[in-house]
Amino acid sequence: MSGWIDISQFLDEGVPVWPGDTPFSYRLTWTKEESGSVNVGQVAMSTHTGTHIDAPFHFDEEGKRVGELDLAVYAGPAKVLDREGIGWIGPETLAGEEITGVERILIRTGAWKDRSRFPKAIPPVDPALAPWLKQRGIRLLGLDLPSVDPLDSKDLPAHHALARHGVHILEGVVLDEVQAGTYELVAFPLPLKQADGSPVRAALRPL
Ligand SMILES: Nc1ccccc1C(=O)C[C@H](N)C(=O)O
Ligand SMILES: [Zn+2]
Ligand SMILES: [Zn+2]
Repeated sequence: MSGWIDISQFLDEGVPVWPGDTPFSYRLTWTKEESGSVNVGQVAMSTHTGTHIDAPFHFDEEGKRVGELDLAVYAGPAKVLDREGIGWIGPETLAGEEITGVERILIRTGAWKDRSRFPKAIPPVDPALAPWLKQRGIRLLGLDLPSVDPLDSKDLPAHHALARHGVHILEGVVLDEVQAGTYELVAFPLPLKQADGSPVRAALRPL
């Protein structure tokens, strides 16, 4: 194969969405038969569907929108850590890990088992992780979960702490088949200029 490991959730009607949020849909506006030349589709979805990034505007009125984000954050060397079964993601649960020399880390918690449904609970990120990551030069945190905060959180302390420390958020990556190690990551957002988030096609290639 190409050497690239796709770590994206496929986007189709089966992709689970945040409770109450816009369901994913793809349909043809015109079939080839109707148009006489081509199939032309249309898509409706929440910006936080499947594998996606959060722009700071998602949780901060003054925060950057997708179109203002630095693309350099979303491509380059990344370390995948395997933390199957952890109850929360914090400095203690990442201790002992050598994460120098990369600006991106992806953590496999294995907590989202049935990917056809939205999870009921997830291991949250301890806001104290944000300065810990900043100190180590990390600019992107990716998780195999739909949020970095508890699902019922309204004040989103981890989202805010990460943003304050310059750590960008990638949610919903699929790491089921990925071994811990160092990879090249690509996870560019779509050029949705004003958006609060964007689906990404995320992929890893062993380094
Ligand atoms: N889609 C939503 C609808 C309503 C309330 C929250 C969300 C979220 O997506 C929050 C989640 N922490 C996220 O960044 O993806
Ligand atoms: Zn999101
Ligand atoms: Zn989020």
